[in-house]
Amino acid sequence: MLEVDRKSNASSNGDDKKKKTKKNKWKRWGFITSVIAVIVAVYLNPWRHSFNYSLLHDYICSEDTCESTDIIEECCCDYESINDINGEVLHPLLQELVKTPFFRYFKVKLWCDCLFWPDDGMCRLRDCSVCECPENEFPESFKMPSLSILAKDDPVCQEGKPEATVDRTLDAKSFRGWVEIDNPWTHDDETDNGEMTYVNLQLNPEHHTGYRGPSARRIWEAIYSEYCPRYAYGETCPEKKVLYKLISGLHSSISSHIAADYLIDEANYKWGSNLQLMRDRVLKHFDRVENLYFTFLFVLRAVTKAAAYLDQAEYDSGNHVEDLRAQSLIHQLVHDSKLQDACALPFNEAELWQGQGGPILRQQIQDQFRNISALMDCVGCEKCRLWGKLQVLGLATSLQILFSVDDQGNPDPHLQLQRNEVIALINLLNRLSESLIFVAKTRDNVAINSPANGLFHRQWGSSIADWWKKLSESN
Ligand SMILES: Cc1cc2nc3c(=O)[nH]c(=O)nc-3n(C[C@H](O)[C@H](O)[C@H](O)COP(=O)(O)OP(=O)(O)OC[C@H]3O[C@@H](n4cnc5c(N)ncnc54)[C@H](O)[C@@H]3O)c2cc1C
Repeated sequence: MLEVDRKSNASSNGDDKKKKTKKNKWKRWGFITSVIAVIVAVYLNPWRHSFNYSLLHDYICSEDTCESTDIIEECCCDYESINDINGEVLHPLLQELVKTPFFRYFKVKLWCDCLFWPDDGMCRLRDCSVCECPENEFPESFKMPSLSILAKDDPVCQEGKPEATVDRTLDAKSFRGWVEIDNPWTHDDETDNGEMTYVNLQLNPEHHTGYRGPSARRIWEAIYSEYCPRYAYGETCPEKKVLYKLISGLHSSISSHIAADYLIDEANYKWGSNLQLMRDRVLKHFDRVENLYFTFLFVLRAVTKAAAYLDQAEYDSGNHVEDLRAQSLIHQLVHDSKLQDACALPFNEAELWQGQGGPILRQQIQDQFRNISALMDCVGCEKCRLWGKLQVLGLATSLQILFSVDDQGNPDPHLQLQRNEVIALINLLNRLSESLIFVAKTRDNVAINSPANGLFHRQWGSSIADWWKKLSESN
């Protein structure tokens, strides 16, 4: 019995030990799994970047650029500076500029000619359709044949230092009259005037049109699934991120304009802001807000890079006084000293296409962008199509300014822009600038229960810390 007892004691002692070891083992595993779960949760958490736009900062101004040149303050634009400079300088200037006759008439192929699927127009409101300009309304000078351009081998074109090409892509000598050339980043043939019509943008503001449902969804789905997929976390190729961020930023901007100018009461035709929509579609998602700022800085960089070219360009709409005003506003915009101080290099394009695969990657991304531009013909609401096309052409113009190359793959020192491209570029910058203003205005009103106010961060952060402390104590 004793023997048995001893045995049973021994065995129960052994069992206890085994149980303890087993328990410890489980505890250890539990601990390791929990640590992994925390890391995964932190890594996948879409709000892990705080609202101070650290991601944007990393992107716009990589450490390499800043450290090597030791000009961190000059080359980086932080979120607050962008808001300040936009509110004080850019937004007021752009609002004036887009009202001038030169910038308010846009040439566009409006009819729906979808390559991918037949139009299933889902537009419900009368505000969906575009009011085209009667023949006598748009400027005579816009109808005139384009001025001839100098041949590329003309001695005038050979001036300028080749080693300075990166930042002189569009120098003052580049402007030799407006030309009609096909933009390689878009699907439309911009030289085909037969299909084009003129639209007064001031009479056709971008706002809520009621366009939604399968037609609209299919376009965004096609864009994100086929032509600019969201890159995986950890993606190191910056070029692949650029396309997605540009489109997502544009999408945020479109959503902001819908929210800012919404038909709240259809029966009484009453318009106003839709804060719920703004919150759900834009403000709740940090990445979408960041991408909006990214797109704004990207386009701003294209405008500042083309400063000398834009300064030299002819703003001729036949209304001399208004044209002088347009010229002067452009001059103020591209040479504003506050802008230079706050944000000298909004985006550093020299960082891209550096690797061996650069040219192939560039071609690939250009093809993807062309497909996105072709999808604009499938937008089943005329006004949305007008603004979709204008803004995509504005992005294409920015891409053209920042990344155009000659036959040898070197930055193209003879790049010329079309009048319509410049109109699209400035109107796009104005639309993005308006979106930034609306984000800043609504952020505080609608962020109370959202992660954006930082409270969520603190609470989430402290609950993790508590949990972590408890776990460590139990071991
Ligand atoms: C080119 C184009 C122009 C348009 N212009 C107008 C217009 O001027 N006026 C108007 O009233 N309607 C316009 N629309 C329709 C509008 O964009 C929406 O599609 C519509 O209001 C329905 O919205 P939704 O809630 O289904 O989400 P959508 O905005 O259609 O978004 C679809 C999906 O895309 C993802 N998504 C949303 N935003 C982003 C982002 N910023 N970044 C990454 N992913 C995102 C989400 O998963 C979302 O579910 C336009 C549509 C297109 C394609």
